[in-house]
Amino acid sequence: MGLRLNAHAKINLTLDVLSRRPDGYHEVEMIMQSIALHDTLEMEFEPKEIVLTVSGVRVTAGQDNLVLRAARLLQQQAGPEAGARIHLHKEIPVAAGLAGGSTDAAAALRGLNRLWNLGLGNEQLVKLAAQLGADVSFCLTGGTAVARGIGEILTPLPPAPAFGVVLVKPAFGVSTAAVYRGLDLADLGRRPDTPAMVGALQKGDLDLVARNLCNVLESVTLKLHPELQTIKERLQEAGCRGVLMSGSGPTVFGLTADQKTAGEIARRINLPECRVLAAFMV
Ligand SMILES: C[C@](O)(CO)[C@H](O)COP(=O)(O)OP(=O)(O)OC[C@H]1O[C@@H](n2ccc(N)nc2=O)[C@H](O)[C@@H]1O
Ligand SMILES: Nc1ncnc2c1ncn2[C@@H]1O[C@H](COP(=O)(O)OP(=O)(O)OP(=O)(O)O)[C@@H](O)[C@H]1O
Repeated sequence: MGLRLNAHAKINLTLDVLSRRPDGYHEVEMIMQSIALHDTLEMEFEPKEIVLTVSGVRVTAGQDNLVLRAARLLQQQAGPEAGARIHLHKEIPVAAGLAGGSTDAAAALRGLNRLWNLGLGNEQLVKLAAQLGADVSFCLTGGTAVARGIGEILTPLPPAPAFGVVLVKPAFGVSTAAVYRGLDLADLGRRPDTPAMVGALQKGDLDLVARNLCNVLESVTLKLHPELQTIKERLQEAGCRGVLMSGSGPTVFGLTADQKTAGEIARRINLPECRVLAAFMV
């Protein structure tokens, strides 16, 4: 019997960078939030071989696809007889700051753990996830969480309100590594207040959430691509209550009271050469 899984995108409601580690990675503190936008993975058992096909948004189906990397990692535990035929349908923009590849990898780990009857618990899956990328651990469970370490140490938060989210992805992508490299740790500018954002989410107070949106990577990506500032202003003018870049960008999101309002703004706003999507927090 085959399996079908949704792999949800994330946005960062806050993102703070605390220090640079000797291996080049950065210690962070950030509030991650899953959104309704998702890719879909379908998988069925196949002896020995792991075969991947892809449709939707263009992304490699080659060996460097994170779904295949996740599958090969888990196959080391399952043994060589375990294989799978996997189809990935991509809706999440690529290299966008929305953890598209990470969420596919997390769904592959979850799905194949079931398909191959491995019975691995969350702790074991998190260890494997951390080998695939900093965002993969969060994507295993999703929802709302504070992420620390390099992103793999998670503290779940109570479910947040289903605020609407308007996403604007410009035609270009950005390299996460280049954005982190471009950060001047001695001059981060305004920093997020994590407890204040946690409190705002718990109260369900959209304006308080909006006031606490903060991402220290934003100024780095804005310097590389000043047109992002115009997109932020357009989202604000169109009625979004708070606007921020997600992750290392370049996707910018705007928050609204609900999904319906997000949909109306997404239909109305005219941003040539950008992909505009409406979603909500899940
Ligand atoms: C920007 C965020 O998406 C926010 O959620 C994450 O911090 C990045 O997560 P990610 O894309 O899953 O990151 P990875 O694929 O593990 O790393 C890509 C590159 O980003 C940089 N990187 C990533 C995470 C981190 N805490 N510090 C870093 O410096 C490293 O140069 C790394 O080589
Ligand atoms: N299944 C996948 N989906 C998307 N990108 C993938 C996938 N597998 C490998 N990649 C590669 O990963 C790189 C980053 O893409 P991705 O969409 O994951 O970026 P992102 O949204 O910025 O991630 P993050 O928010 O975690 O930093 C791209 O160069 C892409 O080719």
